[in-house]
Amino acid sequence: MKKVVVGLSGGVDSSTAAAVLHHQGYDIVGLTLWLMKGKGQCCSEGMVDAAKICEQLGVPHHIVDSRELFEQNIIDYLVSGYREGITPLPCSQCNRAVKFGPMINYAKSELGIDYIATGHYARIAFDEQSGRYQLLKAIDPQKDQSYFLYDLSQEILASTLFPLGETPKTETRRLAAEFNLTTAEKPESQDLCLVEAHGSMQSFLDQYINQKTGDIVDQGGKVLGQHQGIHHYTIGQRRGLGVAYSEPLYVVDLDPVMNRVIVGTRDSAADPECTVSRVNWVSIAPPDSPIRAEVRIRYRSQPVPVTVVPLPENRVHLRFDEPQFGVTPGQGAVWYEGDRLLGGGIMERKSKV
Ligand SMILES: Nc1ncnc2c1ncn2[C@@H]1O[C@H](COP(=O)(O)OP(=O)(O)OP(=O)(O)O)[C@@H](O)[C@H]1O
Repeated sequence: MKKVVVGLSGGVDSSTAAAVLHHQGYDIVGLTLWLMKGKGQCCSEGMVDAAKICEQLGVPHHIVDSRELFEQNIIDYLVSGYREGITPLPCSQCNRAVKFGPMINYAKSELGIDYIATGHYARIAFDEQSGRYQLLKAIDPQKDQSYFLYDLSQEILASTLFPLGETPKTETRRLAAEFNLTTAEKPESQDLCLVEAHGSMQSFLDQYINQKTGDIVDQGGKVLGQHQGIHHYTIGQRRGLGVAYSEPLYVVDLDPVMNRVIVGTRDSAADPECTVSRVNWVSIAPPDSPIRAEVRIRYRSQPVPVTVVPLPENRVHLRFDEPQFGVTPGQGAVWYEGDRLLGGGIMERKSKV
């Protein structure tokens, strides 16, 4: 009997992933990580729904209190990032440091099980020639979540199954109804788990960062307005600046030292290049010369052509074929060749004042 530990959030995707594996004859154990307090998944509500699914399937359910791990790896990372004027991407960090690694450790050491599965929409294949696990986009382009998985190591990919990678989302709903899962009608999570739990990113951050009024200035330093704290802004943001000007203005930089939000016109908000650090090469070994690829600089953005130039110390330089808007320090840049995710990392800050 093939054994696998399934990460259950209490949502429809992980419930269906568990039911599909169970139906295929796997011996499964449900595992829910308790990540935070608040409303929604990853909180007590998700644990209850996950327990109901395990009850329904007649399989064991484990809950691991991971609140401290989440606090150290995600809350602290977010709060210190926003304080410094960057917009951190918590999901890839959470996947690597809080979910996949610890779930595999728990499965192996506590349960003697070598594999985990999640309801992520992505695919894994092994390439005999290079001896590497390949991370591929999901079949359903609307649901593809590979962007958030770029930081998984080869060891993690070797121990992971994504049962929904070949399944369109509509089919997942149909399967959930067919298996009579109590989560079949559950609405999609619309946002970051932290945002769902706290209502908005702003109200979450306001618990940790004091509001501090400062100037909104143009790139020449001229004061155009006032803000209530730089952590309320994201580079590339256009709406909600509250500044009257002859043409649309964008946030082009955040200055934590002077507590200033720097705005500029559309031209100055586009970047022809950026540097990426903490790079993880996934489907290919780190190259020693530039490669061509298509890069995503946001989860939902269309991949655009780029030259990826390797640099020392796990960094790369990205040269976009066309200047890009919303090159946001702290967010992930993830590059692909067709369906294959080649690598990714975190975009660095570049001062524009
Ligand atoms: N707290 C958790 N404990 C265990 N596994 C989790 C947890 N949160 C998420 N996962 C796993 O990661 C996958 C992707 O999680 P994500 O938060 O992106 O939710 P999703 O795509 O809406 O999926 P779902 O419908 O299962 O919640 C889930 O399908 C699940 O397998």
